[in-house]
Amino acid sequence: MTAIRLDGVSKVFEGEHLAVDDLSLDIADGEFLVLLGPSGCGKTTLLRMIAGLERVTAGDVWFGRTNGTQLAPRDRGVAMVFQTGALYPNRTVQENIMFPLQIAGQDDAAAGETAAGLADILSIGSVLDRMPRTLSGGQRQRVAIGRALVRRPDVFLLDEPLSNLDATMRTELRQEIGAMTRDLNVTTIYVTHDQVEALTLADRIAVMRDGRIEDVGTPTQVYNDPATAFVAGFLGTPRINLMAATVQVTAHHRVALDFGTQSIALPPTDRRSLILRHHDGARVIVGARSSAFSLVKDDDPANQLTGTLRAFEFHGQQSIAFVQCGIEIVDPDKVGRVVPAHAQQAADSVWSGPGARDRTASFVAKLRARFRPPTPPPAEPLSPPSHRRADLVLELPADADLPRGTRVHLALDTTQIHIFDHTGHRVDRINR
Ligand SMILES: Nc1ncnc2c1ncn2[C@@H]1O[C@H](COP(=O)(O)OP(=O)(O)OP(=O)(O)O)[C@@H](O)[C@H]1O
Repeated sequence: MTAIRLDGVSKVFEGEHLAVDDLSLDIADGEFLVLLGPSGCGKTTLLRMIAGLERVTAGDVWFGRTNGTQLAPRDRGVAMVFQTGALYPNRTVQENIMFPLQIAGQDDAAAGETAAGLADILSIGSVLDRMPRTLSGGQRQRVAIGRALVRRPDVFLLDEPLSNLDATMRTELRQEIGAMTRDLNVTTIYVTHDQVEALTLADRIAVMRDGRIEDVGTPTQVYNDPATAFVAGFLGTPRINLMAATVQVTAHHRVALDFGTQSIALPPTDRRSLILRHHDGARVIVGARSSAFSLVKDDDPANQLTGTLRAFEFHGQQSIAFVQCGIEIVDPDKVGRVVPAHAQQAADSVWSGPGARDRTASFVAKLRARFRPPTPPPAEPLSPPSHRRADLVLELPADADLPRGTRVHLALDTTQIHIFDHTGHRVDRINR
């Protein structure tokens, strides 16, 4: 068990590729932290820097009170499990799990007993004498986890350990990993791009994009109160509806959100009106999950949007409807993205020699200044590629069964909406 502090950690790969960008984060002793983000956002690189398998270009990695930035992997008290746990092919399951104990000088009998006990917890007690090639993918991952945990590491790192397993096995092993790490109270960092794994396993989730953390909080915090439009779009199925709108302040300081051809009003009791009434005319993005909408009758006084049902999908428990309302829908992957993650220009040689560490720190700063402007971009309307006229996606009861082309009236529950500025950052956050 140990706390971890990442202090301004950056990684620049040769070729000026800024993979992790000045990232700071505290992970508490015994916490289960999930690093969540799309492919290529720097999750694995960050994990490998914590493990000591990748050199840090700038910044520090602390284990408790020890600055571990320069420590060799074996001196960090960490154990890591990869996508496909690499096992020793010529050793049995038991021999694989007990091997780290033997290396540490424990006698064979005691090491074998510990390994067998751990194998029982991991539900592989019945295959102790089998060779890795005869195991299923799920069993192999269990052996890899057993071998990583057998020496009781201070820090347990897992890099997409379930990605090669089928759905049933994934759910089963996911629950076991959650239970086991909590029983052992080991500080755990778990990398995934699967939001279900993140939401179900994490004490806290750090959502990464382009080498940075966009939001960090408990699963309910990042889901219900996302910091950015990207985070809102990354979590939740169906994806949140992000609608381009203009703030309109009407008589008596009432605030409405104008979607072009239609608009909705915030009730005067909504505390966010107090913030938005100072932003008359501002372009914003309104985020509403599919569950924030409900079908209403034409004459219902609720805040209404009207559209045409374009498609209707039966999903078992509920149905998903696609409704054309003539509203501009914003793509969460594009909004707020200021930087190409890949800065493909020739690097001067800053990788070795005396003083390399200081030079690389200032090199990272220069690189960032070049690709991430220090001041936010001017308050322009949303850039065209990030939005287009598309459908609103909403959930309906499974038996709703409406014919295509039906004119529908949708009430929008404004207590469930989030409002972002044109760069994708929340403007209506009261506090977290
Ligand atoms: N050894 C390397 N040399 C150059 N670039 C690298 C190297 N390793 C990773 N990268 C790049 O750094 C960026 C971050 O990669 P990383 O593997 O950390 O992302 P990730 O979020 O873990 O993605 P995935 O989920 O696909 O594994 C990517 O653009 C990747 O191509």
